[in-house]
Amino acid sequence: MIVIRDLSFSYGNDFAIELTHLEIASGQKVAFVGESGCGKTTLLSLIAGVLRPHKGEINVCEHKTHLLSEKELRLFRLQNIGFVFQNFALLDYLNVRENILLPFTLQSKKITQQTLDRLEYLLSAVGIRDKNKQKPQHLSQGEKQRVAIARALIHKPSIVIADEPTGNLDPKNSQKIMNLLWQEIDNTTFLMITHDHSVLDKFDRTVRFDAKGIVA
Ligand SMILES: Nc1ncnc2c1ncn2[C@@H]1O[C@H](COP(=O)(O)OP(=O)(O)OP(=O)(O)O)[C@@H](O)[C@H]1O
Repeated sequence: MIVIRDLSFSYGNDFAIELTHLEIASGQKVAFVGESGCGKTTLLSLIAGVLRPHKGEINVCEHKTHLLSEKELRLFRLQNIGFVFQNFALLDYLNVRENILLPFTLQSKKITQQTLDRLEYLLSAVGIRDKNKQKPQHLSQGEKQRVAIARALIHKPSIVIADEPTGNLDPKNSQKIMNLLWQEIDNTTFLMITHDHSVLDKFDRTVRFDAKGIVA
C-alpha cells in the first residue's frame, strides 16, 4: 500500500509538485501519463525515496519514508523497490552481471546459487546474456535499458517502478520486455511512466498529469 498526504516538493524555484492525496493498493498496476516535464519522474522518485518531500507524508509498505534517516531510506529502497531509471543509473566500473547483482551486493548479502540461477534467467529473458561481462559504456542505449530492467527485478521487490522502460527499445524487444515485466510483476505493485497510450488498457488504473499536477 502506498499513501501520500499533503505532499509538497520543489527543485528550488524551478518546479514544484503539490499533491493532497494519492493511494495505491498493494499489487495494483498503475500507469502514469502526461506531457513531458509535468512531474511524473519526480513523483515516482519521491515514492521510491530517491527524493525527499519538503512537506507531507509518504507511507510505502508500512514505512513512513519521510521520517527515515538517509541510512534507513537507503536500506528501505534496496529491500522494497526495483527502479528502472530513465537514465538507467548503471555503474560504469561494474560489468553487466555485477550491475544486475547490485541489490544484493549493496546489502552485503551472500550471492546464493538460487540468485545466480535467477541472474542467468533474467540475462536470457532480456536478451543480453552474450554481453554479460561487458561494461555499460560498451552497450547500446537499449542494452543498458535491459540491464536496468533485470536489476530492478532480480531481488523480487514488492514495488517495481519503471520510468519509460521500453523508451529505447525496438518494437520486438519492447514487446518482449513488456511480456517479461508482466510475467514478473504478478503480485507486485507496479508503477510505470509511459507515453505509449496503447498499453494503458493492461493497467488497473491510469494517473494523468498536466502542468498543474495530477488531474485524474
Ligand atoms: N534535478 C532537477 N533540478 C531542477 N529541476 C529539475 C530537476 N529534475 C527535474 N527538474 C524539472 O522538474 C520538472 C519535472 O521533471 P520530471 O522529470 O519529473 O518530468 P516528467 O513528467 O517525468 O518528464 P518526462 O516525461 O520528459 O520524463 C521539469 O520541468 C524538469 O525540468
